[in-house]
Amino acid sequence: METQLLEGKKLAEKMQSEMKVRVNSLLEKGKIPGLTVLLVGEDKASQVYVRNKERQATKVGIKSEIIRLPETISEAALIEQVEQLNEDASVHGILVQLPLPKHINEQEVLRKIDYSKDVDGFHPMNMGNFLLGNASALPCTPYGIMELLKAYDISLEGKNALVIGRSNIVGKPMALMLMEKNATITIAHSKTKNLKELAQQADVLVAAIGRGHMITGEFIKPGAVVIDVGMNRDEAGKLIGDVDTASVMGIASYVTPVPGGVGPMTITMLLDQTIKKVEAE
Ligand SMILES: Nc1nc(=O)c2c([nH]1)NC[C@@H]1CN(c3ccc(C(=O)N[C@@H](CCC(=O)O)C(=O)O)cc3)C=[N+]21
Ligand SMILES: [Mg+2]
Repeated sequence: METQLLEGKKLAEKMQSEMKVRVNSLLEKGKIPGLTVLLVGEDKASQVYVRNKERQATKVGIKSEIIRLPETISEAALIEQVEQLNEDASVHGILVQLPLPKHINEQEVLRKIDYSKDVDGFHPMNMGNFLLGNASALPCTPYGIMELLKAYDISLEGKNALVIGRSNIVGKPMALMLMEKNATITIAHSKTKNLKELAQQADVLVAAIGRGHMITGEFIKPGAVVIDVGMNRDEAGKLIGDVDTASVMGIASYVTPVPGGVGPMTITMLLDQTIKKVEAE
């Protein structure tokens, strides 16, 4: 079987060029979408991600700002920053870059964001509404994956979908979105005993494990759609996914590359949700 790449980067570029048009029509009405990112500490990967977000936001016409805060900031002081942004009418989207330092309770900070400015979909109000089927903001990574599947006309109805990973930001919302499209979902995690067998039955496999190249061709049902959420570094510092892409070639029907697959879609959904906040005003 010939395996096709799901080219997230290309779709992201197309969607972002459509966003420029949307932002321009907002500008004509005197509205400038604003996105502010709070970045705590010096984590190298976070620095790169945040700079990427800012660059792409700026490219589509979103006014984007990064507030850099010291690793040692207290939870109370970080919450104070969040509350200031809640009050700032020029800020439509607030993103607190995760992970936060260990002494800070992430959930406590996220729940202090005005949920109407939560463009990550991580606020409990948005998570709850999403669970109930009327979301106003969605977690960007699974949302981007759904857009990618839609763009390639991949049907989910009646398919066996396996999500490996159960995080609040990827695994859990991913499973729910696949279920909404009438897939039969299974969620696997670090305590799952028969992972390979489950994987071999999956028509759609989403790998969000955090272990480089763990999913090889022998896990893959012939013709399966393979989505790689992994962002790992190999010994040489090169970005690699959870899926050993080369080894699933010829087995899967589709696979997302890393880089160039899920990552660019995540950022694009963040921009989309920021613009939507202003469009809805
Ligand atoms: N509040 C919050 N929201 C997030 O959405 C969030 C977060 N915290 N913390 C970290 C993760 C990670 N994340 C990525 C998004 C895009 C790429 C991306 O664009 N990756 C490129 C390659 C980048 C590279 O070369 O390093 C690609 O896959 O092609 C990566 C990682 C968002 N996250
Ligand atoms: Mg923490």
